[in-house]
Formats: sequence, structure tokens, C-alpha cells
Amino acid sequence: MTSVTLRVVETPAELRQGLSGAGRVGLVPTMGYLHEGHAALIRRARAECDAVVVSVFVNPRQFGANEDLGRYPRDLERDLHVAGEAGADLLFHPDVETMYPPGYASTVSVGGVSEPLEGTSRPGHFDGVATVVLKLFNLVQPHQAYFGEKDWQQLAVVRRMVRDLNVPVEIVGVPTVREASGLALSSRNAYLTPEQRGRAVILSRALRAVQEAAAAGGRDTASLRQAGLNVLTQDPEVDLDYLTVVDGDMHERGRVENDPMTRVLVAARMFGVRLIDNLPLWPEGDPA
Ligand SMILES: Nc1ncnc2c1ncn2[C@@H]1O[C@H](COP(=O)(O)OP(=O)(O)OP(=O)(O)O)[C@@H](O)[C@H]1O
Ligand SMILES: CC(C)(CO)[C@@H](O)C(=O)[O-]
Ligand code: BAL
Repeated sequence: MTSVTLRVVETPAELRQGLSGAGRVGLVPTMGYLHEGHAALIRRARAECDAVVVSVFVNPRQFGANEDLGRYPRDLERDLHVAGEAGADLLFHPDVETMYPPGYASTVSVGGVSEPLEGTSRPGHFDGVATVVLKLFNLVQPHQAYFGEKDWQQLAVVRRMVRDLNVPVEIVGVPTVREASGLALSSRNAYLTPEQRGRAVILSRALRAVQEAAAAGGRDTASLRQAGLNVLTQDPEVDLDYLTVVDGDMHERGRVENDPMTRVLVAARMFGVRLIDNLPLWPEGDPA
């Protein structure tokens, strides 16, 4: 049943009013078309905070000129239902003019962790993400903010920004929610037919193959990567952008360290849709 207490607010003034005297506030930033992955973030916020704000804003500043801003899936009714069920109190749904009024001229740019991988493939993407996330932090002033591990590099960029700019918020990372097949839930999965989603499971299979190679003792990054490539090359539909093993700073090294932050990341285009996924190299933490 959808929560009867969920309120939609569209302006900063309505948001502040809705949060007055709220106690501990949790924020879940999203671009909408909510699914069970988003619901996991909202439920976690519900369990840890007195008031939960979900923002739904398809942020134009994080899309490149040739990306899918125009066709990004939107469905506010669905979002209300999912957010209400998961226990949100406020759904902040500003329009583009509210977030970026005429004369708007500021950008937040995080260096280092934002530069490789998604940063290389999607120039300007993380500037757009950091800018809107900092604006949301300033508007909502949450005690805690919840982000999915599915967007692992984004999580690293947000953590870096918060540390560097002394933003008074605690960042909480939430594990990736998957279909039973292993496919990571993503709003962009809506672009795929059920048959295509079945084929896209190959990405998580490749990540698991890399995990298995590490569990078997592999420490050399090139051979770990090859274990994943052996899977990905089984389907010619996979147009690989990157498959890599990185440390917590998003650096690829020749040999992997025994560090729980070591992660295997993949990005590929399948059926014209760009998909990303990642897993910890050692699911149970670093090996002895
Ligand atoms: N499967 C998932 N499990 C856990 N968190 C997720 C999952 N999918 C998305 N999230 C998180 O939800 C937040 C909002 O993400 P967003 O609205 O972009 O959804 P998305 O499904 O990642 O969409 P996209 O298709 O654009 O990647 C982000 O912090 C993201 O990491
Ligand atoms: C964090 C975010 C909501 C900023 O627009 C977006 O990048 C997303 O949905 O992951
Ligand atoms: N979940 C990441 C948002 C994006 O791809 O723009």
C-alpha cells in the first residue's frame, strides 16, 4: 500500500517547510523511475532516520550531448508508489528551472577519482553529478545520504567531494540489488526487452568469473581481467567499454592488493544501451 503520509514538494521553500522540526533527515537522491534498488536505499534511510526525503530529478547537467536525456524513463505515479511503500516522507521533485534558474553559472568539479572510467567515457558527467548532489545536500541538509554501490565510482566521487569540501553529511553506500538472474537493477533496463535483459546477465557473469579467478589465487590484474573477457566475448552483442580491477582510488594496478576496497568494474553497450556493474573482488572481504 502506498504511504498516505508521502508528500510531493517541488520548491526549496516547500521542502524546508516540510522538514521543519524533522529530527534526523535522510536523503536518497535519484533520477526517478524507481525500482527495488532505490527501494532498498529508501528502506535503509527509513530504518536509520526520522524523516526520509527522496529526490526525483533527471539532471540534464550529467548527460552528454549524445546521451539519453530525452528518452530517460519517467513515471511520477510509479515513483510515488515505490517511495511511499518503502517509507519515504517527502518526494522532492523540482523542475529544471528551479534547480538551474536563468543566470545559473556554478559547477562543482571533483578531481582524481572522477577522472578514469566513467569520467573518460562520459566527459563532464561527474561535474554534473557533483553539482546537483551538492545542491541537493544544501537544499535538504540531510544528516545521512544514501547511494547505491551499483554506481561505485559515483559513490567514490561523492565521498571525495564531501571530504574535500567539509560537507556535513554522512554518506552511506548500499549494496546492489539484483534480479534473480544476477542482472543489476537499473532504470535503464527499461530500454531492454525481457530477452535482451536475459542476455545482459553476461555482465554480472563476467564479474563473477573475475571473482572466481581471484578466489583461485589470481593476483595479476591482466589475468584476472582475461577471466572476465573470456565470458564477455561469448556474446558478440557486448560492445565493451571497460572491464577493470581497481583500488579504492579507482587506480588500476599491475597486481591487486589484499584490500576489501578492490573492485571489479564493467561498462558495456548492449542493444544500444550503456550498462554498468561492479562487484568486490573478494566477496567476503580481503583474503588472509
Ligand atoms: N540495483 C541497484 N541497487 C542499489 N542501488 C541502486 C541500484 N540501481 C540504482 N541504485 C542507486 O540509486 C540511486 C539513484 O540512481 P538512478 O536514479 O540513476 O537509478 P539507476 O537505476 O542507477 O538508473 P540508471 O539506469 O540511470 O543507471 C543511485 O545512488 C544508484 O546507485
Ligand atoms: C546521484 C544522482 C541522483 C544525481 O543526479 C544520479 O547520478 C543517480 O541517480 O545516480
Ligand atoms: N545512476 C547514474 C546516473 C547516470 O547514469 O547518469
